[in-house]
Amino acid sequence: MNQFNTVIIGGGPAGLGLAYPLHSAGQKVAVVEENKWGGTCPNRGCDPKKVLLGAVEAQVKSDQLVGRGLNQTPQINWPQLMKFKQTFTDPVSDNSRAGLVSAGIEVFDGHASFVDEHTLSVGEQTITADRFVIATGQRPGRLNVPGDEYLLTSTDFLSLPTMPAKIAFIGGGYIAFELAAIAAVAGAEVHIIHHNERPLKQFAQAAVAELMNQLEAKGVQFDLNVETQSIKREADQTVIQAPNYELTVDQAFVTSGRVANADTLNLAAIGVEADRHGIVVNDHLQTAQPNIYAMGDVVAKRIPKLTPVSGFEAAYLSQELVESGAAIHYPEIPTVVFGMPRLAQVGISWQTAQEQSDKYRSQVSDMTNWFTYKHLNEPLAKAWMVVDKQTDQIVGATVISNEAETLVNYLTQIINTGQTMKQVKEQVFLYPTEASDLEYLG
Ligand SMILES: Cc1cc2nc3c(=O)[nH]c(=O)nc-3n(C[C@H](O)[C@H](O)[C@H](O)COP(=O)(O)OP(=O)(O)OC[C@H]3O[C@@H](n4cnc5c(N)ncnc54)[C@H](O)[C@@H]3O)c2cc1C
Ligand SMILES: NC(=O)c1ccc[n+]([C@@H]2O[C@H](COP(=O)([O-])OP(=O)(O)OC[C@H]3O[C@@H](n4cnc5c(N)ncnc54)[C@H](O)[C@@H]3O)[C@@H](O)[C@H]2O)c1
Repeated sequence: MNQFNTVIIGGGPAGLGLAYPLHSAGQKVAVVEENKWGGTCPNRGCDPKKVLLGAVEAQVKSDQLVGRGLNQTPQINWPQLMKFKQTFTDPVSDNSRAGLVSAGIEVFDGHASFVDEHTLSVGEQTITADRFVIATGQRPGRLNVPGDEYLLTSTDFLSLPTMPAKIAFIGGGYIAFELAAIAAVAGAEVHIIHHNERPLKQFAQAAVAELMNQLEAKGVQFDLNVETQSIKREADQTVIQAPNYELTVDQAFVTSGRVANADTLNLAAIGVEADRHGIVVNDHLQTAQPNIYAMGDVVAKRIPKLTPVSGFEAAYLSQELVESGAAIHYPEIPTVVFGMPRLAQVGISWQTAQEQSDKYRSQVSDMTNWFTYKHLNEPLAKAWMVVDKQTDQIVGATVISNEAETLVNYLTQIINTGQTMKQVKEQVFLYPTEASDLEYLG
């Protein structure tokens, strides 16, 4: 009964993205999920965060126009916003599972663990398959210091019934910056505690400094070079302790990175290798065990671990597992911190452009006073562009503004299609929009 062509472990964006096309190609497919069907992004990641951010963004944008056509700043009603968020998150798991079942894809609820390279145990059940695809994603990492158990996670933040008066995030990455922006605008006193001087180290340093200034103006405090050593819970408050540092807050959240769900699969039994970044695969997403593949966040890779990357890998494997073909080739992957404002980047980094100035031309444009941004009274809009000197092609960009992701989406397409600045200038875009500014960049 429980014999399949392909069994996918993990019912997130990667797993679901592969299950349907393999089933359509005539394979007998099963998906195993131990938690909420749909995975991190729609249940406890991108989507709930974006719903909360929607109200926050509306508040900030209104605030910018108070005295310029608006009379007052609307206030965030957190319990009401949380209820609105639940209208998105509550149906996800049942709907995702039901979608698979109605398509004729077998589903198993429970924790999957390998018995051997063709056998999986899921609770009391045993499943055998020709091939397995591991798509188990990541979970919040821990600090592993005394009192670590008192720290909440991003999952807890996204379901907070009320916004605490004072909170801290330990670890200054994507999640801390995004959730801090939400919490600060919702009225909390917010600290981001980071262990060195470079939060958001994947992004251009100058741009991160600008984002930090903007968040500081919204009340976020950055406590840098703080190496947390212990946590205490006293009188309903959390005390964070480090050398020469102590902070008492109502709630503290660990945001110091995410850990691949590779260590719970009994990989040792099947000779599949994993390092601290996740499961090691070749350029066909195949592990050291030829019939076992991995995709999505659980994979050890240098590119950002994002929902569209999981989708891209699922689409690749849906071809690869039906008819063996070419190695996976990723396009330029854009990435964004949905803070207030947003910080987005794509392609060759600003840092690389500075180091290789013989090869790249770099240009900073302060767009704050450009009409696109000024008519909304935005506090800051800036673009750092990188152009290949020899070809005149745009090869990299970092943008900060309330709409940075829009410009970076256009620039991603421009970079991936190898357009030159001249070709960009030859196109006609709608005015006044972010796109109509493209001709002035680079
Ligand atoms: C707070 C937050 C905000 C984010 N915001 C964004 C964003 O704005 N944009 C973006 O692109 N990305 C964002 N991400 C990242 C995005 O959520 C992930 O890249 C995406 O969900 C990865 O998909 P996946 O299918 O690889 O893994 P997941 O979505 O994590 O799915 C893996 C599934 O496998 C299950 N599983 C794990 N182990 C087992 C096991 N042994 N047996 C059975 N099932 C198992 C898990 O329960 C999970 O459901 C965010 C993440 C977080 C945490
Ligand atoms: N907008 C988006 O696309 C988005 C949003 C949220 C999350 N994500 C995904 O989730 C992943 C995880 O996000 P994240 O923010 O948890 O991790 P991250 O890796 O982006 O940031 C964690 C930060 O914590 C720091 N840190 C580590 N240990 C620490 C300690 N003991 N004390 C203080 N600081 C410490 C690290 O130096 C790092 O800068 C991202 O890399 C991304 O793939 C994406």
